[in-house]
Amino acid sequence: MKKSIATVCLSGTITEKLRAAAAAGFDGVELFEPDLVVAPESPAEIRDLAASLGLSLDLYQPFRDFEAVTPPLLAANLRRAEAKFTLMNELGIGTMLLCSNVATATVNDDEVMVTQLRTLAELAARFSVRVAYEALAWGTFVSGYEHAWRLVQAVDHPNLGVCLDSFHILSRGHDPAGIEKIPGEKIFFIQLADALPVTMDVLSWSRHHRVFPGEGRFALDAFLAQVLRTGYAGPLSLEIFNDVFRQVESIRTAVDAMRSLTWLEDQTATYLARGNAGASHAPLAILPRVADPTGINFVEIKAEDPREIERLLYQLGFTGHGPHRSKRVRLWSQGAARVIVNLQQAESWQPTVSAIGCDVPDPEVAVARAVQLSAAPVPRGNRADEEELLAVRAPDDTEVFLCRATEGTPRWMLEFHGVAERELDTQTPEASLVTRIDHINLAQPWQHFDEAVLFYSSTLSLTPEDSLDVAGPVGLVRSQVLRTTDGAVRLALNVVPPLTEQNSTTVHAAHPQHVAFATDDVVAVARRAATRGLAFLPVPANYYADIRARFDLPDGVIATLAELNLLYDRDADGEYLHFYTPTAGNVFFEVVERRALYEGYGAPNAPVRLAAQYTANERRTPISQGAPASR
Ligand SMILES: O=C(O)c1ccc(O)c(O)c1
Ligand SMILES: [Mg+2]
Repeated sequence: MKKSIATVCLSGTITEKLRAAAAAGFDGVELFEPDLVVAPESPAEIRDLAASLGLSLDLYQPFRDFEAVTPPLLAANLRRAEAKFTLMNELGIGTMLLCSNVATATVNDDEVMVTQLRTLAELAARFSVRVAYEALAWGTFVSGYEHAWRLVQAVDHPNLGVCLDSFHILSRGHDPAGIEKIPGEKIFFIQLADALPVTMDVLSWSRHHRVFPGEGRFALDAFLAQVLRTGYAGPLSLEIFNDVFRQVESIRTAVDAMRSLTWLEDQTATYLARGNAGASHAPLAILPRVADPTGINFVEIKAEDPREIERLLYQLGFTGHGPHRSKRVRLWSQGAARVIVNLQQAESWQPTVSAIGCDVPDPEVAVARAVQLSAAPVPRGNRADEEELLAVRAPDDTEVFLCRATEGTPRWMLEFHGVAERELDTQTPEASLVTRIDHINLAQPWQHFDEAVLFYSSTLSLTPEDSLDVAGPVGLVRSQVLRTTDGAVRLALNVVPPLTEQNSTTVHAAHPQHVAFATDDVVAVARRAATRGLAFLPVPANYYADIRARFDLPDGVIATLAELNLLYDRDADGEYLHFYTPTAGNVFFEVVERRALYEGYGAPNAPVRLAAQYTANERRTPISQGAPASR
């Protein structure tokens, strides 16, 4: 279907907004009046620029506070409307959005409103424009779409219809099922917005905290399915009032926006195919079908000086393998946990998680799907005798590889000298106390967090869990887990408070990423690490006193936890024991043991970690020299 975006979603001037919308692939825009009023360009110039960019101007908005007024006010409002209709003719815009009155409505009488709206529709007809009436959730007398539709129905004029905005309908908990009673041709416009559940007045929620579809929790597939059942064939348009998007580079937001609509069309097609809302003939973009990823194939850490990282890997029991045949990369593995240390083009790189590999049944299809979701493919120069690995770039610059899921040893490992299939399949039990990568935690710049959630959840088919805030010494850290249902792939995204001007641009330096390895015996991994000289992230005695108070654990268990700097959590499903390494550059490691059906991440312990890291950072000593033993 035709895709549009309201100019209010984007930062910059009207010309920058139009260029960004066109570059991201939109077909049209809703022209937000304030963007026009402040522009030096004439209406004709804006019309011509849009046309030259291949954009239609689909809606002029908003026209406010028209109906339910006294006669003198009505006369003034009609004069205002006439000026705007004249302007719309100059711009070549055929539809105007009219918001339900929130400010000047004093006559709470549907009959009066019907008469006044009919007068407006008759005026609009003289200018060959249409008026789309939208119930704002905080409208004085009209705040629900069913009420707006009753008025439009009573006016019964071809130039008056409704505008349905998912935010106003779903934020109030109104049932979108009633939409199917509206004939498609009387729905003049559809605005789509998502939001996270928050407790605040609906006006502030709407004006500051809308997000693109897929970045919140509204059931937009069900909403859009109802709309399409009516036969609506106009544009699907995004109208997102969001404080952050107003600050971010417009092209970036426009790409995020396009991804959200592509995702929503596909979700809605799936919803309709499940038979949830009857058949629809609307041409929805359908993405290639992919199964959930089945595991984390590898994580890559880029480092100019890999010594600290490699020492940590050795201390955790990883085996270092010989160099790669043709690339300056090294491989460390233990069980099915594989870490590639990449020295290529790593000049001035502090150790940083630069890539993650996910196992998928069909990499070609998964990449095609990601590219359709506006992801940029990562160009790769592979030798003919090397496994071709496909990747796309995430908003945080992480390269996401989509690897062919195989039983046992991935073929690419054989490109490392000294790695023989036989050797990998018969690792000693001692060497594989760590079994796999449990989760990867990536710090996100605050201004790209929603974008990252949509990117990872849509391209990798991961499901977002509820986010939570963790208190650290320099502010709250918002943490959001995205995962497969079976937990084979778990990504945690952290949005971190900007510390200083410098840290807000190089967020990783202040807020490291981490890779958590799974084991069935965290005590054994910790003891081995201790004998290999690991300097555990220290956990204070106060913590263990608190653990003793909260959990009825035997003294011996608490003594072991304290001895090895282990953290502990327990819920109704099971237990979680874990420890952390110091940070090397931007990366640290965690080792976790999940007992029974524990599904969390030790959230109650996160403040302990943040505080310990803060203190360690302050006391940070220079990198000690001396290469790690590799075997
Ligand atoms: O917040 C507002 O005023 C406003 C204006 C126009 C809209 O379409 C809308 O949904 C909200
Ligand atoms: Mg709206």
